[in-house]
Amino acid sequence: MAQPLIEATNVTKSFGEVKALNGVNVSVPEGSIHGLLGHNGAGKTTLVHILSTLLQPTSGTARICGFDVAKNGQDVRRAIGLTGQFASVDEQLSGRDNLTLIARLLGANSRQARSRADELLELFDLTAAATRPISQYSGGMRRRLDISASLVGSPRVIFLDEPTTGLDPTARVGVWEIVERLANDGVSVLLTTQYLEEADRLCEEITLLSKGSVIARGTPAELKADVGQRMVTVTLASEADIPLAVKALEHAGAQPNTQESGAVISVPVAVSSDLALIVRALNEAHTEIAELGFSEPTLDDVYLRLTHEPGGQPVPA
Ligand SMILES: Nc1ncnc2c1ncn2[C@@H]1O[C@H](COP(=O)(O)OP(=O)(O)OP(=O)(O)O)[C@@H](O)[C@H]1O
Repeated sequence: MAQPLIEATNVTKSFGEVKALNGVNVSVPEGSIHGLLGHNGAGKTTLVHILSTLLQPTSGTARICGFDVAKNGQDVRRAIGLTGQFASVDEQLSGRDNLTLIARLLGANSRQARSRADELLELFDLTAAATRPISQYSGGMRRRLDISASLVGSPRVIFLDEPTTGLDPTARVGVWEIVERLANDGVSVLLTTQYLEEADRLCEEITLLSKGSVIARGTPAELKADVGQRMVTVTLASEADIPLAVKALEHAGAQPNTQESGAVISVPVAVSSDLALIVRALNEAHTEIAELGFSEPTLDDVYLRLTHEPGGQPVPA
């Protein structure tokens, strides 16, 4: 199997008494988008700082494109791009000047730097705003500039920190398309995000961190299948039929839940064919269905359950 471009093996990090990371493993292949999820303080920033050589791990190893972050810092820094709270651009400078400056800092001469800046401005649809100070950019433009700034050195690995926070839905989709394009071009992306919809849409694999430990890992579909619950929601035509319907459903082997008032019954189901069983049981009990809904588990269910229940156990390292 090809070597992963991002690899953390049993990484721990302590700040005095605080154990910010506790034996974390992460592996991201070439051209893959990996989501790092967790509450504030879970250890996401600490891990990204270690992977980008801004911090040394207390123990364990981390490699980027095969380079050890503790021993080959310069090679690692050449291979990566940082965005968001991990890096900054100058608000007073124009988009073009920011990108040119970064290219010069990375060793390009002024002609090469200007040409790389213009190429990225074009790619990210910012040419028209190239000479405006970025303090005047909209949120979506600013985020596109942030990402383009991290790509000046053509990195093979990029760390994206909450790339769509605060953006409107159109701008958010625009950023998602850019991230997908990067992965298609072979860039490995480590994405920290609070938006589970974003992780669901973009990430091939997700690592869920809690208090410095990995508590779940898998594809979005695997995580949802493990933890989430499919649910059928039935609204009856008459609230008076609720006791009859509940009895019929229980008799059919289902586990109906009702609310304090109203004509709604929700029934957890394992397979979609259970839907037919529910409808048949209600028909046979002569209760009239006004509305029928079927909901798949979401990543929110996974996240809430694993991060709020004491049962959220770290996965083996
Ligand atoms: N320099 C530091 N000194 C002491 N403690 C620190 C330091 N940096 C981080 N911590 C602690 O380590 C833990 C992990 O913090 P970290 O910033 O990595 O979490 P996070 O998941 O990135 O949170 P957020 O989503 O808020 O950025 C927290 O308890 C934090 O207080």
